Amino acid sequence: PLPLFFNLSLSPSYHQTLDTKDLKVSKVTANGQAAKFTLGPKHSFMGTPLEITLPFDLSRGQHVIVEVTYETAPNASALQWLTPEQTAGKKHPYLFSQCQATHCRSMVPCQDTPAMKHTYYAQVSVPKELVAVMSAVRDGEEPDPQDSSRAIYRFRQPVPMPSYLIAIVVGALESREIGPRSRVWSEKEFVDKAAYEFSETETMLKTAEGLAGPYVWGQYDILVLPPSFPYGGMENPCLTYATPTLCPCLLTYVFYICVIAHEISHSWTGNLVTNKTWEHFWLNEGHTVYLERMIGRSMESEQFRQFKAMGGWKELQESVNTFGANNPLTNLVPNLNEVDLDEAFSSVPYEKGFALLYHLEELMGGPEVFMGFVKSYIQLFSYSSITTEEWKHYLFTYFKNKVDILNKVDWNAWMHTPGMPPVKPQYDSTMADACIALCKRWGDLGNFSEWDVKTLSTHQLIEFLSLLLQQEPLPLSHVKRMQEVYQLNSFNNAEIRFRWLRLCVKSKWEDAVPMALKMATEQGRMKFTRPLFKEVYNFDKYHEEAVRVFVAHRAAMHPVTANLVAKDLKVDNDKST
Ligand SMILES: CC/C=C\C/C=C\C[C@@H](O)/C=C/C=C/C=C\[C@@H](O)CCCC(=O)O
Ligand SMILES: [Zn+2]
Repeated sequence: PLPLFFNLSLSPSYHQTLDTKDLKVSKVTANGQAAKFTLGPKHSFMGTPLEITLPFDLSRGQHVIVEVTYETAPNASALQWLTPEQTAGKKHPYLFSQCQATHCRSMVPCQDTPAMKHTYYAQVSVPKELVAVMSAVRDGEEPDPQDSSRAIYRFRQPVPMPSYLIAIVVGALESREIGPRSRVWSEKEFVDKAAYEFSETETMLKTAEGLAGPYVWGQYDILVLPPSFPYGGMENPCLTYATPTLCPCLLTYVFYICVIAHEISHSWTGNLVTNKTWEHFWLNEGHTVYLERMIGRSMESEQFRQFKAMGGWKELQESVNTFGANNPLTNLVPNLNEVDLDEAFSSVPYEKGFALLYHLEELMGGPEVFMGFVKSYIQLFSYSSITTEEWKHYLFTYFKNKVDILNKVDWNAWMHTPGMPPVKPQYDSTMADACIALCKRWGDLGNFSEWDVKTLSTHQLIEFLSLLLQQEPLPLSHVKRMQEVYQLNSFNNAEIRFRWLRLCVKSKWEDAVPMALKMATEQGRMKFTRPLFKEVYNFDKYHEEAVRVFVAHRAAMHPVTANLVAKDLKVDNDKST
C-alpha cells in the first residue's frame, strides 16, 4: 500500500478526472462518501482517464478528500521490481520508480502534467527488513501497528512540485552522512564508496546557491540505484537518483561534477521553474546544463566549461544524426502530439538548449551578465510552470536596452527548425587540443605509446574517443594496435568503455562483440545500452546475436529500456517471444 495525500486544485465541478495507466481501481470515496467512477478509453501509451463523479456539489475553494483504492500492475511503466538475485545483496527484493515524463500515472492516480504543482504527504508500509525513501523530507518511521513484520515510513513534501518528481525506492538500503543537509543511500555493498565519491556535495550545493539563490528543498540526498536504472541521474527533490555507472572506479572528483552538478542545478531549473508542457522541456534541461557548466566554471575553470560545451555540441550532433537532420523531434520546441515521450527523448533539449543560452550569453555581454538574467528568471518564475513564449518575453524585458540585438537572433531557426543550430559558437579548444591532435595522429599507423593517453585526463580520453567515433570507422588494424598500446579493454570507467567498445564493433573487431553485449546487459543506462545493442545489431555477422541476447535479458530489464531497445532492434514488444 502507498497512501499518498496530494493537495490538488480541482475544478469546481461534479466531475473530476485523474490520469491512470494500468491501475486496478476498486473504490473511490469523497469525504468518506462512495463516489461513482469510470475508467475511460485506454490510449496506446498514455493510459486511461479515471472519471470521478462527486456525490455532492463542490463550491470554489472547498476542500474535499478524495480517496482512491487501487493496485498497480506488475508491468507498471514507472516501476522496476527487482528480485533478490538482481540486487547486490542477493537477499531482498528492490523497487524503484522513475516517473518522468508521464509514468507517474502508472504508480498513482494523479494530474500527470507539469502544468500542475502540488505538495504531498505519504506513509509507506514495507517489510521491516527494508527501508523506504521518497522525493520528500523524511517524517518519521515506526512499526506498522497492523502488522509486526512491517514498518511504516512517513514523508512530506511541503514545496509544490509536479507529479513527474514523485519518487519512491524500497530496498535493503543504508545511508551515510555526507554533509549538513545530505546523506547518500544505496545497498550496503556500495554505500561507503558512494559516500567517498560524493563527499564534495555540500561544496557543490553552496556553489549552486551562490549562482542561483537559496536551496529551498531542505534535504539534498543522493541515492545510488541498481545498475538497471535507465538514466545517469534523476532530479527527484530531496533525493537525487544516481546510476552506479558513475562509481565503479575511483571517480576523479572532476568527473562526477557533471552529473551531480546537473541534478543539483535542477533544484532551481526544472524543479522550481518548470516546463508547462513537455514541448518546452528545453527550459528544464537547457537552463540546467547551463547552470551545471557554470558550476564547473566556478569549481574548475572557464576552460573546463568550454571543453564540456564542445563535448555537448558533439552529443547534439550525434542526436541529430540518429533522428535525422529533418526530423521535427530535433526542433528545440517540437510538436509532441501523439508522440511517446520516451522515444522523443534525446540530448537535443539539453545541448541545443545550452547552445542557444550560450549564444545569447555571448550577445548580451558574457557569463556574469547572462547569469544575472538566469538568476532573475529563476526568482520570477519559481513555483510556476511556464512556456518558451513566457521565457522569451522575460528575456526581452530583462535586456530591454539590447532588444535590437535580440531581434537579430533567428528565433525560428533556433526554436522551430530541425537539425543543428543556425550558429555554432566558437568554443575555446585549449583542453580539447590534445584530444584533437591525438585523433589526427591515428589517421595512419605511426609511432604511439601508452603516454599518449596517460597524459590525458579522464575527460580528455573520453573526448579523444568521441572524436574518433565521429569519423568513419577506423581500420581493424588501427583498433587492434590501439588496444596493444593503450590497453583500453582494461578501462572500467563506463564513459570510456562505452566509447571504446563502440569503436571496436564499428571497426568489425569480433572479439569486442561479447564485451559490448556484456556491458549492454550488465547495466541498463540507456545512454550506453541502446547504442551498444545497435552497434552489434548493425554488425551483419552478429545481427541475430544482438536480438538473441536482448530477448534473453528483456524480462530483467527496466520496462522503458526494454521497450526502446525492442524498437531499436525491431523486435516486437510481445513478451511471448
Ligand atoms: C522532447 C522530449 C520531451 C520530453 C521528454 C521528457 C522525458 C523523457 C523520459 O524518457 C525521461 C527522461 C529522463 C531523463 C533523466 C535524466 C537525464 O538528464 C540523463 C539522461 C542521459 C544520461 O543517462 O546521462
Ligand atoms: Zn536534466
